[in-house]
Amino acid sequence: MRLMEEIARQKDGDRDEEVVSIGGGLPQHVKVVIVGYALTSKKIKSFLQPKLEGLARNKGILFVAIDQSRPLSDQGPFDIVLHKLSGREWGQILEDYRQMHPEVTVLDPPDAIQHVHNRQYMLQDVADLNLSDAYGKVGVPRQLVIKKDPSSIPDAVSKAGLTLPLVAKPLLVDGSAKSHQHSLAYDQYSLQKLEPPLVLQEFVNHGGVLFKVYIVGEAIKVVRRFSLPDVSKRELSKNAGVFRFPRVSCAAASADDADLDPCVAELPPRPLLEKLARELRRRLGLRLFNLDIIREHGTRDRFYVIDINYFPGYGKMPEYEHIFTDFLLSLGQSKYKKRC
Ligand SMILES: Nc1ncnc2c1ncn2[C@@H]1O[C@H](COP(=O)(O)OP(=O)(O)OP(=O)(O)O)[C@@H](O)[C@H]1O
Ligand SMILES: O=P(O)(O)O[C@H]1[C@H](OP(=O)(O)O)[C@@H](OP(=O)(O)O)[C@@H](O)[C@@H](O)[C@@H]1OP(=O)(O)O
Ligand SMILES: [Mg+2]
Ligand SMILES: [Mg+2]
Repeated sequence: MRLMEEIARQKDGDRDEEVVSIGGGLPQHVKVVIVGYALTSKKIKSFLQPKLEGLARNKGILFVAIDQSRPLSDQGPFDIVLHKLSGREWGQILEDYRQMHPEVTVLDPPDAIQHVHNRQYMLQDVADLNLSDAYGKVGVPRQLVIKKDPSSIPDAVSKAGLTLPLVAKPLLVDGSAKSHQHSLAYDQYSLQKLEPPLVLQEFVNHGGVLFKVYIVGEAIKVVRRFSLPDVSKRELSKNAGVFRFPRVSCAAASADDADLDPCVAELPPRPLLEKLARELRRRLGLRLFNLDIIREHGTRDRFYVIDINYFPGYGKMPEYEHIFTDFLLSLGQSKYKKRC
């Protein structure tokens, strides 16, 4: 169905309503914000849940699927384009569309997304920021990039002076399961078994809990997740080898209700996270992302960012439907203001 027909159909759906829709149609007398989306079927299922679409409709936001087999400019008109698809070709289509349609907000710009899809650069802005204030200090673990030749790893690790154990992560994040397959290495010689390109990152003990900070425009939401347990000096001296580990922190079950050591479970100070989020939003040029942050075990205020993800699993973020719809509306309004 053509977009304008779809809007008319949805508006007709609630003839009895003045402003707020009950019957599933769009509210009358309200400017409709049209959000075109290009997402994987997995993402559509986890993100575009009925509770989001329902609330959005009530607020005058309509989600419309982008048809990838047709030119983007022939579709819409859109106010906002929401996307998470991999591939150079798609990035170019979006870039061309952004040039031709500066009036449309593309969330987010392909170049900025590309930057966080490479673990060599992903955390660079956090390191440059060097955030340190009365609430704490935020850094990144020391890391080394190995592009090829696994036999050179032991030497490279000692030259760089990295401390074991190390987390080995595939260099590129491309949405595949493989790009999330990490290993923990107890000795540097076993690292020769791994397949570059990869990043070797110092493992930081953090009491087995990490904090996921979800960012949606100016809003932030923090949740606890289970993570890898600490590695003691004794354990390190007794073990050798590299061990693959699953996506521990991705589990649907959150650590928010678990019976945890309060020193480990205490959320990072809000003002520190606000400052970090504000700075990263600006430096990365992204509005939709999350970051994984850990507290060094035994400290109160020493934090490390270990991962940044573009358009993460917002479906798991509490109250995401309210936060997201408010954000989409705020974009529509600021655009309206600019035009006046
Ligand atoms: N430097 C580190 N020190 C301690 N633990 C780490 C470190 N890096 C990663 N981890 C652990 O490994 C997990 C996976 O690492 P990371 O978050 O970088 O991978 P990812 O595949 O990008 O994850 P996501 O599913 O969040 O995208 C983390 O959630 C954390 O439990
Ligand atoms: O699938 P989930 O809901 O877990 O979302 C995960 C998301 O997968 P999806 O984009 O395919 O949904 C991942 O994206 P890719 O790196 O693989 O592109 C990454 O952003 C994870 O960090 C997200 O987990 P979260 O950080 O929110 O726990
Ligand atoms: Mg992570
Ligand atoms: Mg990640």
